[in-house]
Amino acid sequence: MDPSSGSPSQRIQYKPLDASRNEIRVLSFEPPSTPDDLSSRLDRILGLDLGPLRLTLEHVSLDDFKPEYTTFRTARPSQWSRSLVDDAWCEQFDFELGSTPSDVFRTIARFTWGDYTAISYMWGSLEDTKIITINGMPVTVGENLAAALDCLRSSLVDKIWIDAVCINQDDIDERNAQVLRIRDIFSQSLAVTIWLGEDEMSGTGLDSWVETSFDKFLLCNTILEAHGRQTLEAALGIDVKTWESDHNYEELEGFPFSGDVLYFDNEWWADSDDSDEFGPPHFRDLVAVALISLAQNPYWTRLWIIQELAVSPIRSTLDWGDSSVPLRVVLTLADIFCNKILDGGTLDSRVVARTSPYLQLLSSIGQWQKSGVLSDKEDGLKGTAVDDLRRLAGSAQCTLPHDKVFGLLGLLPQDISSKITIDYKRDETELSSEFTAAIFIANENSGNLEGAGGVKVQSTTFDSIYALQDLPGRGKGLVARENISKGTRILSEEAVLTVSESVGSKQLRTSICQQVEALSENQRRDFLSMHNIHPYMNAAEQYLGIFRTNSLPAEAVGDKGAIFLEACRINHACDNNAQKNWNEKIKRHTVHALRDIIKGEEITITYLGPLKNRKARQKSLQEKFGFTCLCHLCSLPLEQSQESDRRLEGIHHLDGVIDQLGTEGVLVSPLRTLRYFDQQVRLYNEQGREDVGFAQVLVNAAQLVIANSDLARGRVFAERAASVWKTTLGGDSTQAIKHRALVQDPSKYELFGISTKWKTKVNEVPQGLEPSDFEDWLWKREKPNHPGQLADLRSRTTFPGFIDLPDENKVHPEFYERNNIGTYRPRRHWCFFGEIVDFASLLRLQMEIKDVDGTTIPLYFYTDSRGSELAPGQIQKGYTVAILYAERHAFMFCEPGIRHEDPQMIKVL
Ligand SMILES: C[S@@+](CC[C@H](N)C(=O)[O-])C[C@H]1O[C@@H](n2cnc3c(N)ncnc32)[C@H](O)[C@@H]1O
Repeated sequence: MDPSSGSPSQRIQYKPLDASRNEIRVLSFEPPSTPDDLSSRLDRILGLDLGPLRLTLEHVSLDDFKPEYTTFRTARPSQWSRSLVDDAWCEQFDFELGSTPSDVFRTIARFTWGDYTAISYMWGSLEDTKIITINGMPVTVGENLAAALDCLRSSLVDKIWIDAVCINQDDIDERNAQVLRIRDIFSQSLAVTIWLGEDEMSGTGLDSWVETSFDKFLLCNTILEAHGRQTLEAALGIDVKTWESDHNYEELEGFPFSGDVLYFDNEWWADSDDSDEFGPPHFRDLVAVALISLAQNPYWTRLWIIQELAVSPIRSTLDWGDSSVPLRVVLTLADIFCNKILDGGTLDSRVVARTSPYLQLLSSIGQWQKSGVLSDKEDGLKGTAVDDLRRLAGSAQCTLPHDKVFGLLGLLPQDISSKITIDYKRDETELSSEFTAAIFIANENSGNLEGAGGVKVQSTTFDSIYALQDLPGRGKGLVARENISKGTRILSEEAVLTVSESVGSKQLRTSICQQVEALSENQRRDFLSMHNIHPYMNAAEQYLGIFRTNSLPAEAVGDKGAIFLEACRINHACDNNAQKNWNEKIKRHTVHALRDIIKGEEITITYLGPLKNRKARQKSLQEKFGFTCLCHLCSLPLEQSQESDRRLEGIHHLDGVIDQLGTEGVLVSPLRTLRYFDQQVRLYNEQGREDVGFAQVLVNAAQLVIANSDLARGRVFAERAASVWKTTLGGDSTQAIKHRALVQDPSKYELFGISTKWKTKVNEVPQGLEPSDFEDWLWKREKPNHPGQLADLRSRTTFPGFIDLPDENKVHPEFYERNNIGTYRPRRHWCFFGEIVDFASLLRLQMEIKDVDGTTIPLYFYTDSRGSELAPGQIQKGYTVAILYAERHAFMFCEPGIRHEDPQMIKVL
């Protein structure tokens, strides 16, 4: 259907086809017109000289079946496809040696007028033409077509259908009308001959390797026909262990073997060890080279062949020169090589990479054929197969851009193809958009969200609340199909492939390969269509790359990762609106809405741990996932972005401080620790995030107060934590369940009562307080004094012990705040008191002072006058020093103490 490459048939007088009779045109070879002497007859028998090509073009009806064929067909099981019936029809006949081709044709023909083979081939260059005769008239055809006809006339072919001649290429209406008939014409033929040229193996640079390609394919076919795919895989050396342990050698009658090596017809068939570099080439490599050189034939780049091959009947063949191999074995080999060959062996990886798209195409076609989605009983490709089709067709060539759509229509369901107006005069851009829209609408209407835009929703709880869509710059992703409210479980999904990442890399690959093989066809197709940011040279690397790009955790603690066909499709955003989680209780991956999500909004999760500043986030996303995040948070104007960074860094910094405090923070200075939690919650609120990090702060606060015997506050914090766990991870998550139990009885926490400092009963939660007063109570916040009111001398906040002082190297939010020029200042007053225990003045004044807790610490004077600003009378044992805004300092030469610098800040009493 490449009209712009010129019609080869200007001189044929076409009559219109009668659609009501289901008419097509077919060509048949006229008997040779060479002399009838003995030598000419011998030449003809040997196919050496058949004279000029002379053909007849006639109209035939695809409805004119022989009655015996109709009877045979009706007697077959109704679920049999037409191709299967036809195969059985042909198989039933035995022919005597010496039967003439016309005897054979007459017998196996399904129609009253004979039978036909459809030819799939490249039109080739317009410059290289030949003259043949059709209906007695000289007609110009491409050289490649003439070569195909020349070879075919000596093989067992009755009538043939060839698009260039059997469609009147000069009649645009006929061409338009035939677009949707191509599928029928190819699928109803007795066989498709895939013509690859006169010598498809030449010019690949692999000549010495490929001389015997044809034999390799035939040997593989022998095994496939006689013993099935598993044996073929074993013969190719895939999983030789399985071969040895599971295989019945008797089955391989005629195939001598020794240990794990088979030797047949002077070829090594399988060899578990590829290291014998000076030995004979591994059979698998020989077949791989044959496949690769085959895939380099320009034939595969043509768009129309996708349809022609996909619907081709079982008996179709690949032909080049005088060689012919069954298409079936080539499709099977392509599938094995794409999905099972574990390493590139001795093959040039660049060659493998270049040809792999064509092997992928063959592999997909094989799978479509096997699954029967294109049989005459089915409507066409659906679901993700449509995506695959468009991807595979993306790089295929056709002279007219219209064919990027028209060439695929025959493979799609009627509800898509019927929406497209077939007209080669149409604007191609408009055509392309109409095509995309037709696919999308068909999927929307079918409600199953399959197709270019959707996936089948497998969630058992909720139906179709999201769709898988192409999203500019982000590949595919999930989009809300309706408004989703905060806390909704968006999906709950089982893993299809699980591995522990701690096993060695070899074991990891093997395990992934085995599991991919065990997937159902649809699952494997979905897996293979997942994004992969890692380069690969073979199937094992490809699977690993897909796993690494997409896996999500599959255990609560540990390094098990898994593939979930839907959850793994969710894209990242730093201000994600959904939370992913492995739910250990239900052994499923869940995703919940962190906030209300509106219809049409993309569902996003975060790929990162606790959020860091923008720069750190961008770096890690680029390194690990290969993209630059453009989410709302990452696109904020500089100032707002810095504000957000400050909050996120604040949360992160406080985590570090709390960690460092350890048990001391729980038992010795719980109030300070509670302040830190309070500050973290404020930062989360300012940032507008209520994620798992937020839930964890509430858990930490609950544990802190319960450890100090404060059951009243413990219950409130546990309640809050349980509620956030429910929203983010679901009510059936371990975390939600555990914290609901803690609400019931906070004393169940294992560290309950290790200190009795804040002892309260569960029912001592104050009632009737204003919300802000309740928060002050909960967080033990002290209200600022009114002007003139004296400070409470017992308040450790105002008069802290040494342990309560801020560390001078850190910014402690309960002591300091940032002013509007970005520097920190004390947010309140605090004054440290210490009794002078001892003193000395060497280089500078130094004292030993005892704080309110009885702890003795060093005080060093780093003022300009090194302490001499104090009158000697003030420096007396038993006197008290008061230092405003004191901080803890880690001295290099002694234990921590206070490094005093500002003479204004000290008083001796
Ligand atoms: C787990 S996959 C997500 C699904 C993927 N978009 C697909 O089409 O299958 C991760 C990959 O998706 C892409 N991706 C995820 N989030 C993205 C984002 N916010 N911006 C751009 N690409 C993103 C990146 O290529 C990333 O390596």
